[in-house]
Amino acid sequence: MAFLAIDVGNTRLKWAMYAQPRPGAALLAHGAEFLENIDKLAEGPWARLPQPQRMLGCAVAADAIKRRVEEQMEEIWDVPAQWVVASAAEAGLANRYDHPTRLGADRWVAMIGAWHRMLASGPARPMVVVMVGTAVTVEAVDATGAFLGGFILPGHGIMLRALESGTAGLHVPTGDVREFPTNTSDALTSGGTFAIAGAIERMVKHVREHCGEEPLRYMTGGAGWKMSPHMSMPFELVESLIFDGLLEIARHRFTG
Ligand SMILES: Nc1ncnc2c1ncn2[C@@H]1O[C@H](COP(=O)(O)OP(=O)(O)O)[C@@H](O)[C@H]1O
Ligand SMILES: CC(C)(COP(=O)(O)O)[C@@H](O)C(=O)NCCC(=O)O
Ligand SMILES: [K+]
Repeated sequence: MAFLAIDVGNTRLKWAMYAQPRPGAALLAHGAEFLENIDKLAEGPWARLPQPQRMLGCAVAADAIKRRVEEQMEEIWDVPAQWVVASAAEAGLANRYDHPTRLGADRWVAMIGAWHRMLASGPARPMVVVMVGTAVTVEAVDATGAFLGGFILPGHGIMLRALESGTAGLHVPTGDVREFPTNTSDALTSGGTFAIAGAIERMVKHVREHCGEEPLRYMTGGAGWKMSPHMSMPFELVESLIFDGLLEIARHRFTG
């Protein structure tokens, strides 16, 4: 029973086809497309895949984008599109957001993936789950599985574009991350990186003080590999956190 998992962010669509809708299932194929290229999925990377019997996705891009993804599926397959909406509780997690359904589905699914990854290797502990994509999100989860709350920050690209468009003298190429930057490129690149690192480390402190225990630290997202070397405390980089969460939810929904 092939299972298609899809994560539609504000920059790219990521997809993965699994042999079964459950954690640990064999990965048959996977890929990523910038949103401007998603109308070619059916005739391109999806053309030679097996027909999935189930699909589950999370999408935070505009509804029109979600519709275009559904059209690509309809072109070649007969499978209902199911999109995750954050809820008050799912797969062991409780959601303390003021309005639980307003939490980004990608954030909710990544936390579910992280929670089950932790439980697979040891006892429950508090966690900080970071996603570095178009935006950066920094989530706090306690050892009972309660999502306490999280930060949303601009990602690297948005920070740079904001500075470029709001100033006259900051149109420069990408630089390197330096402790003491001595040119504009390095100053911008380092400023963005350490702004994100600082917010993340602050959340680790909040969780440590609130829960009285050192949190486990997970990082994911397309730009996670850029951030993780610059953290003053190590984060486990897990590229598949959203897919792990979708597999976990799929197990509950599709295999009872
Ligand atoms: N090879 C790459 N392709 C696409 N994005 C990349 C790549 N390397 C790093 N990035 C960064 O990852 C971000 C996209 O990450 P992603 O997790 O796909 O975002 P989103 O989920 O918001 O669409 C881009 O903003 C970019 O900064
Ligand atoms: C915070 C986000 C923009 C992150 O999007 P991404 O960087 O993954 O494209 C997305 O999760 C979102 O639109 N959330 C809804 C608002 C909220 O979570 O409070
Ligand atoms: K995302």
